[in-house]
Formats: sequence, structure tokens, C-alpha cells
Amino acid sequence: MFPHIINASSSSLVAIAAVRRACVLTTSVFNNLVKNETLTKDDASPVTVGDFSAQAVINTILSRAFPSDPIVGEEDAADLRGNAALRARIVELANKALAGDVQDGEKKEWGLGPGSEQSADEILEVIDRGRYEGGRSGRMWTLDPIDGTKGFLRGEQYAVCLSLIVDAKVHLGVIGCPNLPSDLSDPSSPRGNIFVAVRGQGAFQLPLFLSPLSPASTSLATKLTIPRFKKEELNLLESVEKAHAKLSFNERVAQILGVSRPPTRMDSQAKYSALARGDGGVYLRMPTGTGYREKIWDHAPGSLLVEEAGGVVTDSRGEPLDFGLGRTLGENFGVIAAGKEVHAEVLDAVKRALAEESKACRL
Ligand SMILES: Nc1ncnc2c1ncn2[C@@H]1O[C@H](COP(=O)(O)OS(=O)(=O)O)[C@@H](OP(=O)(O)O)[C@H]1O
Ligand SMILES: [Mg+2]
Ligand SMILES: [Mg+2]
Ligand SMILES: [Mg+2]
Repeated sequence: MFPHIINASSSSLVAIAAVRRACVLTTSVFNNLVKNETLTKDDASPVTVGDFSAQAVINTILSRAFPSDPIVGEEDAADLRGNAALRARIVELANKALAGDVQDGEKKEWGLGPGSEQSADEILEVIDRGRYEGGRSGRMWTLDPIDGTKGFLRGEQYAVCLSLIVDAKVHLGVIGCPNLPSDLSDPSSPRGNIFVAVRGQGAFQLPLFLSPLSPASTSLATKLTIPRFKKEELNLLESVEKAHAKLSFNERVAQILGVSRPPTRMDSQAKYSALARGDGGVYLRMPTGTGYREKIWDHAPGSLLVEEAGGVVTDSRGEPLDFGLGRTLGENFGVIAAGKEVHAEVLDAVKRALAEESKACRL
């Protein structure tokens, strides 16, 4: 069932290969991460050698496979130009990942295999291929090389996230979740899944560390459909970081909806993946009031995954997410993702909770 999708679109084969290579890299970085391999960016958020080298690997593959496609990537190489030790480590990690043997489902022409190592300048340049400003027309990729960097550093959930956007619509979404257990209620269940959605062709979960074309992978591939939830089965999927989403607001929404199960807190777009395969039923992310604008790479692949699994994704006013406004989602305010039967009810509850809040402010 799944190879049909891979063959139908060469972009999906390239994207899956790129995300898998990056996930092997980030897993190994986590196991060997030492002090001084993490920086704090101007916005006070962390970035590690894993984020930079994963962006180098994915951008290399995309640039070789689709030389004229622009990329909107989270990271840029500015901080590395003045830090020789960090730069050397990133070059070493990226080259090790690129030079690994070419596997089934990959091509040497994508800059892979022994002898594919690049110079330090080439690695910095390829990281900076991610500086595209975005826009409403044509093809572009979004890349979040490690989404949920804080989760990554804690050894919890994070995701390697890639999407292809054409004329502001997400056409392909690939999310690698190295630490996501196959059964959320059983933390000892096998970890490592990759989620793939192609517009109009469905959403799928595959084992991350097997070639997507191998019979073993094909036999384990599952098509994802969000089930119809009864009220007592729902629970909210939400951020771990209090600075990223207004968790007290979620509590009130859960109360209005009559949801009694405690929320599931998880870093990164693993929340969209979990929702798409039937966990939780609702992902709610409300702004904290700092004026932060959501980034397109934090939502593009996840939103397509949920829609292709039969769900609905809007902002908190019921508007579609607009991926054509540049690197951010612009005026979109919050995110509600849920199965189609539940979404309208959650939107009503959000509107009610917002009205209560503004009434309380006026008093
Ligand atoms: N203030 C604020 N508000 C909303 N979102 C923010 C904010 N600051 C950062 N970010 C982005 O949140 C991304 C992490 O995803 P999550 O919030 O879903 O996961 S977490 O549980 O909070 O870690 C995180 O992605 P990564 O930087 O890739 O980790 C950020 O892009
Ligand atoms: Mg970040
Ligand atoms: Mg992110
Ligand atoms: Mg990131």
C-alpha cells in the first residue's frame, strides 16, 4: 500500500530518505552530546550541533535532488562562522551522515555515500540554503531539523520535520519521531516511527529505522485515520513548555468540553503525529500573549498529516493556517487540530473561553 505513494511522487522518496538520514544522526548526537555543543540563540532558545548538522544533511539532499527549490529552514550558519570548534564538530557530524553507504531508496546523486564529504565552507553554505523568506507562489520546502530541541535535550520527544509547499498549500509532510513509542500508553513499546502524508493520498506511519521500500517496512506500514472519539475518551495533546502555549487556557477548554482525562504533554510536532494515529483526539495550542508568531516549519507537515488522517486544522478563530505569508503564520492566532467530528465543538469551547477571558479583563 505505502510504496504506491512513494513511487507516485519522487519528492516523497527524497524527503523520507533525508529525514531518515537526519534521524540516525540526531540519535547518535544525543547519545554522545557533551557540554559546549549547545548554543543559546538571540531569542533565548537552545540550538545544538544536532540541529545544525541535521539541517546540513537534509539541505544537501534537497539541493542535489531539486536544485532550484528554495528552502525555509529554521537554522542559519551565522553563529558558526565565529566559533571554530562548534563548526568543526558540525562539519564532522554532517559529513559522517552524508558519507554513510547509499541504501535502498536513496541515490548517490543526492550527495550520499563514501566520498561525498563536503568542505567546511560548503557545509555552512548548504545550511544557509534554508534562509528563503517564503511566499505565496511556487514550490518551497520547510525544514525544522530538530523540532522540540528542549525535548531532544531531555531525551524525550522531538521530531525531524520536512514539508513541501506548492503555491502556499502543503503537498507533502514527513515527520521523523525517533523517540515516539508505538503505543503511547506503554513507554516500553518499540520507538522510532516516520509519518508521511501526501495531499489527496493519505497519511501513513512506517518504522523509522527500516528502508521504506523493504518488505519488512511495507508489512508494518499503517494508513492513519483519526477515530471518532466519545467524550470520555478524549484528552488534550499540548506543549511541555509553558512559554510556548497557554496551558491554563487549555484547562478551561477541557472543562467546558467535559474532558476529564488529564492532558498529554509532549514536545514538538510529535503531537500532530500522535493525533493522526488516534491518540488524544485534540491538539490545542493557544498563544501566551507575548506577540510570538508561529513559524511555518513548526506546523506545515503536522497539519497535512492530520488533514490526511481525516482531521481538521485551523487557528483559534476557525481560519485555515496560511503558509503563504513568509516564514511565520502571520495573523493566525493559535492552532486547533482535531478529528472532524470534534473540531467544531472544540472551536466553540475555545471561543467561549476567550469570551470569558475578555469579560474578566473588562471587569
Ligand atoms: N513563545 C513561543 N510560543 C510558541 N511557540 C514557540 C515559542 N517559542 C518557541 N516556540 C516554538 O515551539 C517549538 C516547540 O514546539 P512545542 O511548543 O510544540 O513543544 S514544547 O513542548 O513546547 O517543547 C519550538 O520549535 P524548536 O525551536 O524547533 O524546538 C519553537 O519554534
Ligand atoms: Mg529552535
Ligand atoms: Mg520547531
Ligand atoms: Mg527546531
